[in-house]
Amino acid sequence: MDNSNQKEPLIINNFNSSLISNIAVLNASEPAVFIKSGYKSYGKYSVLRDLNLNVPTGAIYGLLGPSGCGKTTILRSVVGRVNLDSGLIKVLGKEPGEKGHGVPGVLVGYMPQEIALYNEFTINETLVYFGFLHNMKRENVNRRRDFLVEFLDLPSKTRLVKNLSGGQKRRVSMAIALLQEPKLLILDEPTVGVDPILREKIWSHLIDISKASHTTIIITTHYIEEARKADRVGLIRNGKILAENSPEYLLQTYNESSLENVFLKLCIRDQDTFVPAKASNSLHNPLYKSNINQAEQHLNDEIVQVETKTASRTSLTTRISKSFSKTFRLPKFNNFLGALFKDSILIRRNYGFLIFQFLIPVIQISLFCLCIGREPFDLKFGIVNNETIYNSSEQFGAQMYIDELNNHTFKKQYLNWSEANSLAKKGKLWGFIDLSKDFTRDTIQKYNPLKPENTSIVGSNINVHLDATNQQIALITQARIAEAYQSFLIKFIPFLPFPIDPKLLNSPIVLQEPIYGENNPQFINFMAPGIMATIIFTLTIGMTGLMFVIEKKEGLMDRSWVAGINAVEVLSAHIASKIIIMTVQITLLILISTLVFGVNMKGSIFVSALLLLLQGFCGMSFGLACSSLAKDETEVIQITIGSIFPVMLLSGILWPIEGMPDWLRFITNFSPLTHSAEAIRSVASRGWSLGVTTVWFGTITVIGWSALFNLIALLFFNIDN
Ligand SMILES: Nc1ncnc2c1ncn2[C@@H]1O[C@H](COP(=O)(O)OP(=O)(O)OP(=O)(O)O)[C@@H](O)[C@H]1O
Repeated sequence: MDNSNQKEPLIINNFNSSLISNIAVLNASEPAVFIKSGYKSYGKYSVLRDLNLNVPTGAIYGLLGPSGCGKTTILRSVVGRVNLDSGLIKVLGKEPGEKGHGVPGVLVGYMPQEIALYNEFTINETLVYFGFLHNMKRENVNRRRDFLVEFLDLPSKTRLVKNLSGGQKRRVSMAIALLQEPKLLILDEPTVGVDPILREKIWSHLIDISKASHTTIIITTHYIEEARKADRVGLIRNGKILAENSPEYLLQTYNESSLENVFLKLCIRDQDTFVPAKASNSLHNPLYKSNINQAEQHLNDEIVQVETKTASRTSLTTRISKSFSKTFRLPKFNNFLGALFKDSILIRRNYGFLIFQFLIPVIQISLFCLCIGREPFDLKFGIVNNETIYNSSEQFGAQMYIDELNNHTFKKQYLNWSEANSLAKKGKLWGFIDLSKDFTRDTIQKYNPLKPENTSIVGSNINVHLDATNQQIALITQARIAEAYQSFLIKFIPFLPFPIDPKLLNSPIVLQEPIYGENNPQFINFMAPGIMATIIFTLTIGMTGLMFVIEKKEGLMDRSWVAGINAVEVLSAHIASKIIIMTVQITLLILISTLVFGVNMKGSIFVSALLLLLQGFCGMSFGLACSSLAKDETEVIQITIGSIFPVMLLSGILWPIEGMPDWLRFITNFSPLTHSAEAIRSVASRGWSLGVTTVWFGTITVIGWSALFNLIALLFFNIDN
């Protein structure tokens, strides 16, 4: 870049006689903002087309045009929130977002069109938050706050934003933009909802700061006539500048008394014949031309160099790599503190949210332990005892067996065969057993070592007729019926008319002390660790995803981004502020499941808690990634609901992975809960420590997943625009 004429002064506006005293003596070689051949499309819709914009340093520049013509898009590209598809853009000497540049950051004050304020903050807290992001000393923030509250006619600094009127909110929004006395001020419709007296005051302040401290101001307004106070206006239509000059010059040239009429004339001309944007600047005014030409001349070298670069659309990979280079700077402590300050206020002001956050895991784990894994009982079951028909003292065996059937499991109903069959068919019984009229006699014969050959012992059978539609109930029923027979035999043997060693009747299968777990394994011990991981994972997704998407939707995130914060700082503060909430949630989950419901915790409670904490971070990262991809709460909820159930199913939380087809087992490796849930289960049920492969591998995978989700979030927060 040729710097030889950098010190040469340039008076940019010789025509604005009423404002001549307000116009800064500008450095001709350094326009504050220039855009050359800027193109921007949203999908197929082209918003900016060959846009050329030149904002001299220290000038007030009014960007005028109808709704939807691309004004906000231009402002957002100036503050670094929109990447042009192609074209050259320089703001305060560098490309927005370039490493080490203060745009976005302290050099730019941005007032977006939407209110973009934290409703739960007071006016003071709002300014303190942005003070943190601009690394301002607290005395400085207080000094500016007192000035701005007075100047913008704001109510008490302790008033909550949510209790302010629409106009007051817009003025707080403007106070944020003015807070750090930036070099460049970007104001998108700052005077909407402001009364005429205050509007006058705001304009005179803008003129003052542009004059006194060479602040460059770009302003959009719907009140076209108020733009007469600007040093330079750009009339824009359909993403193109129709004319760019001082208001007086445009009025004189087009021989009109109002800018509105000038704009109309230009629009008609634009419709009739295509007039390139630059044509309006060459409207034969030699003085203006000479001033502006100096600035443009200086840019030409640079533009020529970049034109080859910008001739075609910037490729997606270039945009992604740009996004990464913007994102990956060392985190700044002041930004982290600012985000922490914001999060802690939001938590403090939302007691309902806190109670909800603690109540939900308590309810979920309690419901899980009460509803899942418990043995079914009071099952309506029919008993058909044909032996009773004879009512003989030798026919006691059937009743003896029936008495051994667990009264907790079965609600017995004595019926005849056809009644039992009919009730079972109507779904009023889970099944029935029928015992023959010869049950005692045939059972004796069954165990008689000297029984004659061809003796029929069919009558010793217990015939079971089940409604086997419910697998768990059918399995439990079968198991209890078999158990009852074992205990029946022990009682029946003394009544046999021949000696028999009872040990011979024992099952040869002997369950030794299990290596891990109990001989009577509880399903709850299998599921509880995975359920705890799922609860913490889903809670943190919701907590993070919804919070950030709302911030994004309401323009709060954009605003903080423009103030210089990045995703790493936002997320680390979010984690720091939520770690206490997560710790309480995890403590509640572990205490309730183990102490109240007796879920196994054989290994270290701290390792389990650590794994659950990591699962929480993973959920936060996933939530952040969701909010970077989603446009609003509905989309976040859709992504969350759409992903949680498959993740749960694929993670072997509801049913062992060993039951899945081989190809699906492989896929389970790619679910963020699979290995961490197995690790927690191994700690809780087997007592394993972090040194065992399953546990450390689970720990590493959950960290890996968190890193991946964060990467997605970092990328999409930067390129979503
Ligand atoms: N993220 C986006 N995705 C798709 N289209 C968008 C997006 N942002 C803006 N647009 C479209 O781009 C066009 C220009 O929008 P922009 O907000 O820049 O206009 P504007 O001149 O500021 O309008 P207004 O004065 O009403 O604020 C509009 O048609 C708008 O619908």
